[in-house]
Amino acid sequence: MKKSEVFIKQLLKVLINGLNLHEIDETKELLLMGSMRTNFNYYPKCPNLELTVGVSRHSDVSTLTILLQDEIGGLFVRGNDGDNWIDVPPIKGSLVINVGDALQIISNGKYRSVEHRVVANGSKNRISIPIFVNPRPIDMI
Ligand SMILES: O=C(O)CCC(=O)C(=O)O
Ligand SMILES: [Fe+2]
Repeated sequence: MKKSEVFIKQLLKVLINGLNLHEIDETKELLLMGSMRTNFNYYPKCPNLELTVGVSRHSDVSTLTILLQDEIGGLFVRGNDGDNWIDVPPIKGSLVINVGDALQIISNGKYRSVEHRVVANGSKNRISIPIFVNPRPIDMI
C-alpha cells in the first residue's frame, strides 16, 4: 500500500494540475486520498450467463479507482455518447484508472466519473483487485 500511495499521489498531482492547482498540501491530500481500501473481487465462472450479472452498471464513489484485472476480461465502460459499452481488454502489466464521483464533484465536473460494469464469464473464473482512493468519511466535499 505504501508504494501505491506514492504512485497515487503523483497521479493526483498531474490531475489537479489540470485544475490549475499546483500543490497537494495536507488538507488537499486528506480530501483526495485520506482513506483507501483494497478489495479482492472473485467472479466464479457461470455456465448459465443469463442467470448472472457480474457487477451491474455503477460509478465508484471514490476519487480514483486503481484496478488490476487478470487476463479474463469482462470489464466495460460506458461511452461518452449514449448507451454504448466499450470493452476494457486486459493488458498484461497495466492498471485501469477510473475517475470516481468524488473527483467529479471536487473538479466541478471537469473530470467525469465513469460508469462501468462487469460481465461474468461462462467458462473461466475471474479476479480483479481495485484500490479505492477516497476522501475520509468525515470530509465534506
Ligand atoms: O472487477 C472489475 O473489473 C471492476 C469491479 C468494480 O467495478 C468495483 O469493484 O467497483
Ligand atoms: Fe466499480
